[in-house]
Amino acid sequence: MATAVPVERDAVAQAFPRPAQELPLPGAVLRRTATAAGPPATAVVDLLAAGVGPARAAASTAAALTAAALDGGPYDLVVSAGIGGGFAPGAPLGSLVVADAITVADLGAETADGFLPVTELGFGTVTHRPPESLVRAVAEATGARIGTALTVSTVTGTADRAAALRARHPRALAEGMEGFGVAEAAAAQGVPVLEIRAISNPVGPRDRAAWRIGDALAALTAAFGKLAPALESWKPHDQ
Ligand SMILES: O=C(O)c1cccc(C(=O)CC[C@H]2O[C@@H](n3cnc4c(=O)[nH]cnc43)[C@H](O)[C@@H]2O)c1
Repeated sequence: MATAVPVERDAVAQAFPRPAQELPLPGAVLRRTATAAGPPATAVVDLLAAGVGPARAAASTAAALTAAALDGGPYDLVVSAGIGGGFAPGAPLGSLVVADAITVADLGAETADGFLPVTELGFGTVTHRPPESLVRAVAEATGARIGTALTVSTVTGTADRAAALRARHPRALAEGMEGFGVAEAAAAQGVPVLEIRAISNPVGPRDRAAWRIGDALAALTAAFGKLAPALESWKPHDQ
């Protein structure tokens, strides 16, 4: 489970009552815990404060994935989780979004005719798709709304930018800064990925007074409390 900052990691950790063990890695520190159910359903859960932004999140997630694989216990799933901006009216403050598409919104080239995604320049990828069955199970368990989660390197701060993103990505519900980086790291090692965002602020004109970070962190804790059974029962071949 990769969040950006420790306060998000700790909000997720509250949903896992077992004490966490700290595991330092080169470039990252894991907190290892487990789901509450007893054996055989218990699942090991590694929590990682992976850093802010797609590059740092990708680097930390790659370190954790590589360490797990070399240790003989590769991950079945990587989850990118945190607070995020919400596109109105689909994703109001305090709501939860689970991504069926994790899309990088600003990786490409600006041209006189508008933005060209990197795929139209002939390389890379701009979208990762989480397993459909898992997205549905998480939405059913938590009440999360299903849609595209955009990853940006610059937080949207104007109505014009929000409108441009909405025009290019009509299914966008959430905006964050890490999901695509985490997904790239997971995809490089063939591991499925999920992104869950609790909405702390609207995507649009900058208004720090409108942030509801406490409510979003509480929504994150509540979501992870409800989705442990969905994660435990999901098998990678259910995709
Ligand atoms: O200074 C601002 O106007 C501003 C507005 C929203 C978020 C920030 C951050 O520095 C938080 C970045 C952090 O939180 C996630 N996050 C939360 N809301 C958003 C958003 O609207 N757009 C993108 N990222 C958001 C993000 O994943 C980072 O981890 C500053």
